[in-house]
Amino acid sequence: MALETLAASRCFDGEQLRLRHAATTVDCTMTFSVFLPPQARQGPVPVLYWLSGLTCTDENFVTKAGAQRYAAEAGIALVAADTSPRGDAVPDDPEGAWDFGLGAGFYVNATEAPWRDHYRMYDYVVHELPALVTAEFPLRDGQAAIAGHSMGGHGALVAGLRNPDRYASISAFAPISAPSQCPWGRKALGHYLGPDPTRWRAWDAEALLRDGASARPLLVDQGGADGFLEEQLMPERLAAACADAGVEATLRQQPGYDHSYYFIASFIGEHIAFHAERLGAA
Ligand SMILES: N[C@@H](CCC(=O)N[C@@H](CSC=O)C(=O)NCC(=O)O)C(=O)O
Repeated sequence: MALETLAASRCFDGEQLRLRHAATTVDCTMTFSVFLPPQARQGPVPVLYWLSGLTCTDENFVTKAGAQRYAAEAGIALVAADTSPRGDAVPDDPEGAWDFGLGAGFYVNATEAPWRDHYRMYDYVVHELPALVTAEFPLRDGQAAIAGHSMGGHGALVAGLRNPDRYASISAFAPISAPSQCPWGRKALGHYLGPDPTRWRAWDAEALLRDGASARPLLVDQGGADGFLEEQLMPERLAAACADAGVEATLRQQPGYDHSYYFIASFIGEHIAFHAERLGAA
């Protein structure tokens, strides 16, 4: 299947696209979204990759975050990925739970059966999708940043910490900061990577920082009224790991904000400005 355009709409004088393709890393058909700012009509622009959280598709960010206005002003393209492989052949949580399987790929490369055939979301979002969009759209090669929310915040932190050469900057909203330590992460990493926690370290932001990963400029916002804060997100572990590793990071708590896209919409402009400065955007 070639790249197929499912939808195209003018948006803030740019273009919001939804596309579908046959993805090789995850061995299934994948859907993703691209926003091209008006500046892309004049030539290649930098790009911000967005990774969403549990239960999301590429559409949650596109329809709820209100990011296009800021991306159009900054001259940055947005690429929003899906959160897992999809299709009838892709195994799901046996109990149909929403925190694992479909919609919950955790942006890792699974090593265990039956997950390893499709659940290779790290390779998909770090390698395959960027290669595809850079070939198909006016994006500046080598000028990329990455951001995400919750499970996608974990994905952005891990992708960014593992690939300082690929991403100029990293940001996250309410990321799962230490997946090896929380119920969502333990369940997912245990299934995708097997029960040995030492094999989870390469997929855990706190552990990567403690193991010496070189960091890029980092901005994290955490809502103070987030119902998942203490049990699942553990921002204090990220803060301690950054401090102990001597990594400069802007880690903010925003009082009164919950885990929703209302929180993301409230601060996405600041995140895009943060990335625009590091990307040297228009
Ligand atoms: N369906 C669940 C709630 C799931 C949820 O809150 N998902 C978040 C991400 S959580 C961490 O990765 C999300 O972004 N949801 C989509 C949205 O548009 O808000 C439940 O029933 O509790």
